[in-house]
Amino acid sequence: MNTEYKNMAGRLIVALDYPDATQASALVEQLQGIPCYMKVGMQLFYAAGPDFMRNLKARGYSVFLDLKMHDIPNTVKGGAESITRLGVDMFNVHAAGGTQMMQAAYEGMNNALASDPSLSKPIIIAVTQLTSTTQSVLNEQIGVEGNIEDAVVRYANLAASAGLDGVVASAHEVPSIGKACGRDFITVTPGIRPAGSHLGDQARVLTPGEAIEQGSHYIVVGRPITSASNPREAAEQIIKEMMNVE
Ligand SMILES: O=c1ccn([C@@H]2O[C@H](COP(=O)(O)O)[C@@H](O)[C@H]2O)c(=O)[nH]1
Repeated sequence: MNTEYKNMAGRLIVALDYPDATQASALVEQLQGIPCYMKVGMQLFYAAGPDFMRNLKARGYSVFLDLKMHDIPNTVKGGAESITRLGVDMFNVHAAGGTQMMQAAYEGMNNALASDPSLSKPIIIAVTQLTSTTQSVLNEQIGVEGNIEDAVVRYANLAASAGLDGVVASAHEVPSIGKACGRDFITVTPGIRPAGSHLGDQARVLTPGEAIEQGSHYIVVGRPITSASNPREAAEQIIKEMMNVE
């Protein structure tokens, strides 16, 4: 396996959005040997829980636990402590919870790290505006005025000032986030659709190659892989497209 392939595959986060461990494990089997990140979201975590996370870690995967915590600071602190104890590599909170809540996540993580030196520090990121949110939904339903990109950058600045490592945003907003928070501030971008694939409920979308071109550190891909007739081929095609970016 050459280094460029390994590096690019490590920037692909596969969303295991399945109702149970059996179906998720079947996909993991099909992708065996591809050194991608695996993402466990609410659907799978609520069904298969910590055991499934440990199983992924035992198989050698980097794991992103995508539970998007948004609660009072004390509760998020406790949640972050428990999540860190699972040994995950990345987890997230909603930036809309505010600075104190994001700092509480950091504190919870530090409590876990202090109590168990075998744990490594996970990346903590904040969700800015969901990639399914359109400009009109933001203004007319959520009640946030102004441009969606400005709202995303505002949240990114808030996350950076709270000491978090990065944000979840659409790849469209990555250059502006980089300008505001620095290029090392991690951008994790869902809303990725290979050319010609169904958008589904995603609104702010780019292709894998376009997202890498924009400077995304990680891209998140679910259905274009999980619903493909050959998921392994779909994942390999995405990595190839990522590698072809100059
Ligand atoms: O703004 C966000 C935050 C998280 N997600 C998650 O990413 C995947 C995307 O799945 P697709 O099937 O490729 O649409 C999914 O798990 C979401 O919960 C997001 O899409 N947007």
